[in-house]
Amino acid sequence: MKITKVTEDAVATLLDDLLKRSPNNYTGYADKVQAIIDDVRERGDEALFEMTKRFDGADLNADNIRVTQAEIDEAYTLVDASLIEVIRKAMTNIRVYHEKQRQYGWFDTTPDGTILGQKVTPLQSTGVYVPGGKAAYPSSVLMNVIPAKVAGVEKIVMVTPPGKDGKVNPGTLVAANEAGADEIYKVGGAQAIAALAFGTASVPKVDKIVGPGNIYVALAKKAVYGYVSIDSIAGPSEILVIADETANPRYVAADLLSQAEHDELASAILVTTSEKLAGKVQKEIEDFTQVLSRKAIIEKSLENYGHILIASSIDEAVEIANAIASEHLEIVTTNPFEVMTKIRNAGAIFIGENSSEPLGDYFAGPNHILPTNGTAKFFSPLSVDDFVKKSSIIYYSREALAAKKDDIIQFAKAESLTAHANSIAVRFEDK
Ligand SMILES: NC(=O)c1ccc[n+]([C@@H]2O[C@H](COP(=O)([O-])OP(=O)(O)OC[C@H]3O[C@@H](n4cnc5c(N)ncnc54)[C@H](O)[C@@H]3O)[C@@H](O)[C@H]2O)c1
Ligand SMILES: N[C@H](CO)Cc1c[nH]c[nH+]1
Repeated sequence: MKITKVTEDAVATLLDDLLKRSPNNYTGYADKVQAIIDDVRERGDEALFEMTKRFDGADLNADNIRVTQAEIDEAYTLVDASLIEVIRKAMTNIRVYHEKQRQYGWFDTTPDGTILGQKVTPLQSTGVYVPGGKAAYPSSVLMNVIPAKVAGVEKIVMVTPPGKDGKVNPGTLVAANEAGADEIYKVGGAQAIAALAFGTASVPKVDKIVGPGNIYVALAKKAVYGYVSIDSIAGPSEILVIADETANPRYVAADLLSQAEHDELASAILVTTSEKLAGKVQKEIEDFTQVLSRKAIIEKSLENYGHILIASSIDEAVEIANAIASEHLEIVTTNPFEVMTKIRNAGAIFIGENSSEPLGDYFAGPNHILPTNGTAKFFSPLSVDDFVKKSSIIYYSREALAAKKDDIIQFAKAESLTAHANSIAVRFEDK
């Protein structure tokens, strides 16, 4: 990994570099994704089957695209009982955390006879995307489905790519069954997003699509936004570590690599005030990479989007972190809680040397579906909020309306909207 001293130019180049990974900059891919979406919209299932053959190597048809109960039962025989226990423990933590996000309706009444309030209603149907190209993600099943369940979504439709054998990873199926997905379809990529957005003979249209995925998935979600709602752009993974001389270089290196292994487009950045630490982390990364199973992906991702920056102070490191707005941010300094208070932009913040990023990926409870590519400046982690909508409630008694009628009529006339004014006035005509 390159080591660079922080200068204005170095940071500008790095930001430019990182933005190359943004779905906004992938015009070549965007055209391809749009063609996939148009094809699914036009030819429905036929297009899904063809693309699943082309991109995933699996033969699908109307009889096998939906996962059956028999396949789920079979998955339970293939997954270690101890892993099922771990999945259940993680589910408990994720549920408890998301229960705290629940929002309830409220009503305010006043003595003059008005009631104002907000009604919270779960979405009727949601599509959840669970990635499955370069790795299997049972943990992303839990992170997608549990908040939807907590919110009370009626129908949760899960999509995930099949393997060449036309089957879904058994761990993914077990997690889906445990978490309570209602329907599961073996389709991935942009074609799966298009199917959920427009519906096909086999895959139902939903109201909202959530979940992470590779660049094809991220671009497809962006393209169908407006036909359906989406959560955020949760694309290729990212980590940024702020560390001072007290950090353990082996831990820092291991955590950076944990995200680099996701994807050639993943990014891993260390911003440190210590040149000594920078050199040690660089060496640890080289050593670890040689023995890690996803060496090829890691090398590509670090070559393109791996950086070690030397900052002159922790405040400068914080400034850089806020500008990058990383999906995951680790703070490994002498005063990590103080540093945390200065962070504006990050999907999830991990504090202190024991809070390694994979703790959040699997187990702690907060959602691991997080905004990427600088979108943490305006997007939030997936949460129960994503699965509800709100309606305003208004009630006025005759007396309350009488007291306000002249104000409302004046306002309506000022907008030259006489029908508006009339709808108030008509209620007070002399009989
Ligand atoms: N931000 C988050 O919260 C978060 C969480 C988990 C995973 N992730 C990211 O999700 C991604 C998972 O990626 P993945 O590839 O393993 O699985 P994926 O399911 O996202 O993508 C696989 C699908 O991509 C499509 N595809 C692949 N090559 C294609 C091509 N040349 N043309 C058209 N379509 C093509 C295929 O349809 C395939 O089924 C990674 O980038 C990982 O970092 C992000
Ligand atoms: N790190 C990913 C979010 O970018 C989530 C994940 C799932 N499994 C392992 N990690």
